[in-house]
Amino acid sequence: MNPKSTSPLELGGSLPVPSVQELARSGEIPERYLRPEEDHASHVITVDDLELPVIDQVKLVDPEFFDKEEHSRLGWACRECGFFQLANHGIPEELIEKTKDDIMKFFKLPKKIEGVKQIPGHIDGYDQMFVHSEEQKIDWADVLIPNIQPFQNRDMTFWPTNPPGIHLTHSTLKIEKVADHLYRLMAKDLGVNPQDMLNIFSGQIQSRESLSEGRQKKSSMSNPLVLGRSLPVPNVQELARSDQIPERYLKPEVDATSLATIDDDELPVIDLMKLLDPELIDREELLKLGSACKEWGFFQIINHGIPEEVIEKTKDDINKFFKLPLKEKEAIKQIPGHIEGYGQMFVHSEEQKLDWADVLILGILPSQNRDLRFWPTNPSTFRDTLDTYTSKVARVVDSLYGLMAKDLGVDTQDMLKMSSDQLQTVRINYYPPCKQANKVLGLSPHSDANALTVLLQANDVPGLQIRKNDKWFLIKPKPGAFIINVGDMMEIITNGRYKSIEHRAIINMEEERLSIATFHSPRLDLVLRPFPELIDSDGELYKAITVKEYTSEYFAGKLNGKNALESVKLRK
Ligand SMILES: O=C(O)CCC(=O)C(=O)O
Ligand SMILES: [Fe+2]
Repeated sequence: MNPKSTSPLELGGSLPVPSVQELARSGEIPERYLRPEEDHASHVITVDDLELPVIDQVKLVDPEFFDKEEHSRLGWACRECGFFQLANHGIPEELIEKTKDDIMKFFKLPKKIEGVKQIPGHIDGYDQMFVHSEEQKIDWADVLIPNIQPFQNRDMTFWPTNPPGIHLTHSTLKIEKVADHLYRLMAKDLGVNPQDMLNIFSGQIQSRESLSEGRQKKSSMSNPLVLGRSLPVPNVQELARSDQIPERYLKPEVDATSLATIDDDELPVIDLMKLLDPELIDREELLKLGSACKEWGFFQIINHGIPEEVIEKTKDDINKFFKLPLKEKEAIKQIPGHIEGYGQMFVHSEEQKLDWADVLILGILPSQNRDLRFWPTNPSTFRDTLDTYTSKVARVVDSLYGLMAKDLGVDTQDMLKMSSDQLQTVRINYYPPCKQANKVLGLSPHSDANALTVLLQANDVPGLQIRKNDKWFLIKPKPGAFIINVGDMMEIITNGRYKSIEHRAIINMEEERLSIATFHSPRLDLVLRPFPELIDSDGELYKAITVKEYTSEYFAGKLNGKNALESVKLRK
């Protein structure tokens, strides 16, 4: 066993046994499976549905329906039965059906053993568990045990490739989110601090060499990053060492100093605990979230449940990566025709003005989009840290989708379709200091193409500006808060109720600045069109377009305000 392993499955080992599915065809039942001592017929009372408690999750997580009694019932079920059923859990039916369907298909395959069969000493894979001697009685079943979380434990050799794109990644992410809710609720019931409870289950960050690249299945069908390309540009961190600033970076029209300031508290701050914690459930807070999306398109979230250690480790590893010598960073440089990796985006001509920044772009979800060639291995914890961070962020985003559906009065299931095969990518921005800070821009004015962005400043230097009432405002995030912004796709599906706001990044004269933006969008083939509930007498304000088409158009342009969004507006 690898001493640094985080995989519980490496703690087990099980002797190989015959395939029970094959045995069942023969009609012969080998002695090893017969259990005369177990009397199957008598002593069994059927617990019908009524007796096994059914807990209604909506009554526990929805501010409108919160029911104290249901909460006590959950505690009672854990104490008295140790088992319960969970209804209204918010996992889209479509996703459950797809998962079941994929699993059924896998077990119908004639040659499923090939490729995914357990190997001696491991329990990952297709076979059985808990078999330690040749005499032992064994169970009448075959099992498939793929390792799921943390990501580095996934040994893709044991993940079926038939049916293709088996839906385990997304369904297990949703299940994790349900588990998070339950931990929170159980903490309340037990009278312990919910954050302490979440910390226990938040997954330790440990290092282990990840999957070997060759084993990864890549899929262009679900990867937004293959839709873009960008010309190579000089490394800005290196340029910043000299006092000369090449003409291509100077933007005389930018006077980054002429800006209005925004008071720290003016940008809405949403307390997620007040929306996710049944005891603190607060209708006002939901209204605040709604008005933040409508009036600002930007807000901060606090009490989001992502442990501080996870955030600190993320910042730390990012800072360490950018401190490496150029040669080491360039090992994961973008390759021509791709935007994944270390480089820049949106550069399409040699004349184009450039942004004063280097970026690292990575695909995160679905996990087959992870191209590990571009994932740093230095610092050695980088991959694990990013995996932990992004999976927690994906869960927060999922909760936000649910809350937004409630605020908008649209069908929660429709909204959740947005996240059922969610694409997640990150862009880590490194903005070196610049002697002529007010003549350059770190990131040109743009709105984000995707549905929701979670932004974290990875050091304490401010630089994000948003455009409101034709003025630029500097944002100073609260410590421990995330900045969330509505992207173009969210504006489209809400028929313009929620606003995707222009923003940019400015440069500091003395200090570098780092940020990590995590982008979330629906799967590529989803058609973006306004929710029917939000179409009033003015009709649909945006034309229907697939995520893939929108992303391709966005990547093909220069970053230029809200140009891409303007092109799909039906009324200008
Ligand atoms: O660095 C920032 O604060 C902004 C980043 C951003 O807007 C982006 O990456 O899309
Ligand atoms: Fe952005």
